[in-house]
Amino acid sequence: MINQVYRLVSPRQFEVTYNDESLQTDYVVVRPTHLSICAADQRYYTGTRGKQTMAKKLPMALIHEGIGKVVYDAKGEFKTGTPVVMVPNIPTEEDDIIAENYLRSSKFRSSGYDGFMQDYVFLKRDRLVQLPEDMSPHVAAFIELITITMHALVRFEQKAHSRRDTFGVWGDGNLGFISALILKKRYPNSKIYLFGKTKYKMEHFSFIDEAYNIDEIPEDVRIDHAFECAGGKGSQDAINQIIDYIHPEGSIAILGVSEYPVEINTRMILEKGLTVIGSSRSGKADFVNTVEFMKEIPEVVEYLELLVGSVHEVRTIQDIIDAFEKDLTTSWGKTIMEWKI
Ligand SMILES: NC(=O)C1=CN([C@@H]2O[C@H](COP(=O)(O)OP(=O)(O)OC[C@H]3O[C@@H](n4cnc5c(N)ncnc54)[C@H](OP(=O)(O)O)[C@@H]3O)[C@@H](O)[C@H]2O)C=CC1
Ligand SMILES: O=C(CO)[C@H](O)[C@H](O)COP(=O)(O)O
Ligand SMILES: [Zn+2]
Repeated sequence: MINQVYRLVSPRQFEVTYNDESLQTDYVVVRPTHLSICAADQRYYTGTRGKQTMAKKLPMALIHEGIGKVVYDAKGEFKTGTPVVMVPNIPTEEDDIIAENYLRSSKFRSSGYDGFMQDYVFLKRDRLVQLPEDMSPHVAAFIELITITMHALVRFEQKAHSRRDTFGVWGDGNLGFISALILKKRYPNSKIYLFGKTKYKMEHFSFIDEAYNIDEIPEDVRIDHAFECAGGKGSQDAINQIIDYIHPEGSIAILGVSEYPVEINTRMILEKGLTVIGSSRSGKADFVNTVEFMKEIPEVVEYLELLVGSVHEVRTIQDIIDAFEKDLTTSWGKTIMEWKI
């Protein structure tokens, strides 16, 4: 069958391509319904990845956060109409030690491999997780971003020491909100401190114990462990501030993606005996755990509704451009595309 794929060909320019796909039994065909824009997609859309990377990765369909409905499963395991979240990581081998999202052989949608901006997405049957019928589709659209925190927490549990009195989250945006929320639910007896830049954004974090403006942190504040969710230019300051305020032997989970290498205070990492945990992307197990977590604690989904920034019906390529442009000018929340193209 012929499938239409909406590819970014150069900054701010999309083109339709027509792919001939065969209906194989190990693949399930999904019609995307709700897609959500990630900061990584914006770096391609605006061309901020630099000429070399753009030349290497484009043309490519963007978007790796999304849900849809099954339209065809030759094996009949998924009924037509089943709501599912799509897993963007595509492993090509298995490893006993290294997780699927760290294997250099894995492909990742919307990072050099076509993402979900297609009429139909052809997924290996293990790349889908069924969703409850009643879950808000606008929240479910960004489950992939929630799996990022869930995955980072698995790594944190494996690598950090066991004192969990205080956590610090740097970043008052999407990932910071999700991380602070999940930390509070996972460790209800711990104090969760937010370190951010903008008062009105920080006001959304009603569930935390304390919010600090990064320019006005009291000298005596200390944390056991930190999650850096700032990314970009802000990640350097955030990581160095964490190093200053963290107790010795604490762990720093770095989640924010930066375009350029950042300078960090390695002397104090050594002196304090800190553990730095890099965390990127997620795998199938993280999606399963995240969907279960959201089903078990419906209050989490209610809080996450606050992150739905703007919703766009997409019927044309111009609608896609409008959604990406609107996302660039929106300072709070996720941009969701209702995929009706
Ligand atoms: N590891 C992974 O697998 C993933 C990583 N990411 C990355 O995470 C990062 C955050 O994504 P997202 O939350 O969507 O982006 P947002 O822009 O929504 O959030 C980042 C927030 O951090 C704030 N900030 C900037 N500098 C600092 C600082 N020094 N201290 C505290 N806060 C600061 C920003 O404020 P302001 O805008 O005012 O500068 C902004 O509010 C991005 O780099 C993204 O690419 C995303 C998904 C997965
Ligand atoms: O957003 C992400 C996962 O959700 C990752 O940050 C993203 O995949 C990084 O990819 P790239 O190297 O293409 O920026
Ligand atoms: Zn992402």
